[in-house]
Amino acid sequence: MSALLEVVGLRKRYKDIVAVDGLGFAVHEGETYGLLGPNGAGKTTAISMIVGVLDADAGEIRVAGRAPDLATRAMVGYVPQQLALYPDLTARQNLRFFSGMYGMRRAQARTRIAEVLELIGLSDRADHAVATYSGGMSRRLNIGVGLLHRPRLLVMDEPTAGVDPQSRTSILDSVQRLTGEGLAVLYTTHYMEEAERLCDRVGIVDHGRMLTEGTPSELGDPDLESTFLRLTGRALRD
Ligand SMILES: Nc1ncnc2c1ncn2[C@@H]1O[C@H](COP(=O)(O)OP(=O)(O)OP(=O)(O)O)[C@@H](O)[C@H]1O
Repeated sequence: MSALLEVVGLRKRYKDIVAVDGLGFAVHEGETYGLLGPNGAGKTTAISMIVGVLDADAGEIRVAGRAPDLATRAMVGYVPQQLALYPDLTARQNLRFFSGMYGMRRAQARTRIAEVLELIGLSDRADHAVATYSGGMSRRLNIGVGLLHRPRLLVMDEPTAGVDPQSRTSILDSVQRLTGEGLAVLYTTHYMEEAERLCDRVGIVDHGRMLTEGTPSELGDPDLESTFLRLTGRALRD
């Protein structure tokens, strides 16, 4: 299995706070990797550097074995914690707008938009304004935007925070379907049972460092939550 994402010795400091302090891990093709850590552990900062919206102070990021450039950018889909959608537009119009940003041709975009709408379970509401959507539906569309250009790595920052159970199941099911097709997924969550169900491997981070990593069952003695508490001294949801 080849590593689609490799992170080595990543560092970022905000004035006197070292947010990410020598973080390293890898995510392979078809693998779901969960970055777990208490609030302020440095997960969002690390993700921001990986997707290229923040410059690292030090360290290496490799996507499909290459240093980040325009070609590797196109391999990465990013689903930010905050919704990044136009509420007055419909789901289809939002996707059409972002397909233009990705430089997709119109005919190709039309087909892909229909596929993505199906994948996120919004085909039947595609032509309704996003302002009329539930929180869970908006989250699903946010993920759809990240998937539009067929990335090989999807990076999601708390994609299921505060969503209804139906949308949550739908999000988790679509992630599983996509990793089955080879997509690599890096994500953060505050839901331990979700990490246990979804992740092939998890990394527990605190103070910007990797404390341990392994499969949920390797780290689950007696369960993942206990390991997390023992290492960080805090609950995942505080
Ligand atoms: N723009 C910023 N300026 C200064 N400090 C920041 C900034 N962004 C984050 N920090 C600090 O860096 C540290 C890591 O924050 P980060 O948001 O990466 O953590 P996190 O693990 O994503 O937390 P959460 O689970 O709450 O999202 C925290 O101490 C935070 O206060």
